[in-house]
Amino acid sequence: MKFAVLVFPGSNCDIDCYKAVEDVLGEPVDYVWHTATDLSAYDCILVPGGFSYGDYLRCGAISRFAPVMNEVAKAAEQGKFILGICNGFQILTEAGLLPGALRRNMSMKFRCHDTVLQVANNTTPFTRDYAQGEEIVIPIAHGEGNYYCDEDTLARLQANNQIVFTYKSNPNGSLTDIAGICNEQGNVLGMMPHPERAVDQLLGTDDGKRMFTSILNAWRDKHGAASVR
Ligand SMILES: NC(=O)CC[C@H](N)C(=O)O
Repeated sequence: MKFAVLVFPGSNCDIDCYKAVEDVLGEPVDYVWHTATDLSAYDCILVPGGFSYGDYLRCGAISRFAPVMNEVAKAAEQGKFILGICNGFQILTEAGLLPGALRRNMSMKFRCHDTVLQVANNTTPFTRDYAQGEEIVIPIAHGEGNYYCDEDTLARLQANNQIVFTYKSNPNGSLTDIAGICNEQGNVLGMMPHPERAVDQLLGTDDGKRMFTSILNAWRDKHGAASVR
């Protein structure tokens, strides 16, 4: 299975994502610059965190016009797995690949600490290695993680089981404690917490590891290969 880690000017979690794939899965992974116009070689696209284009206008508002984002949209349509983490989640909402928006944290402060998440949907390709309702510890680091959408969109998210992670103790004012959502098809997921920073006990928690094994196992299932771990 081949992974791409997108790199925008100002990305700063690209190396962590790359290392997580390399260390946890040992699968091939490439950095792909934001000007790229071909993602056909990749099975999973990771849109990493950071401060792309300095967070000017709104987080992700400029990156969504990068040439590579047309390819991300195509990959999403083809059913490939797309995972947007933090700034990556903001970029995916700005690009219209996920509904809603991320606003300034209610506290108006940048929050950087561990959070307890509940796995609200373990039937996605990104969460299948967790138990439904399991509580996991994953760090956050953001100033604009306050998820918002209108009432109809929220009703649709709930009806389609698209709310994938919720916070046990809401750090940013996010609607109904939402920490991560997926698209209707389930192949595009965005989340504010950072699973790539949680792949070894040396980092304080390795609860993020199973997101990566989930992706690989989902892909292997689809292609008739044996599961890992
Ligand atoms: N770690 C990140 O990706 C941060 C995202 C964005 N720059 C914010 O502050 O909200």
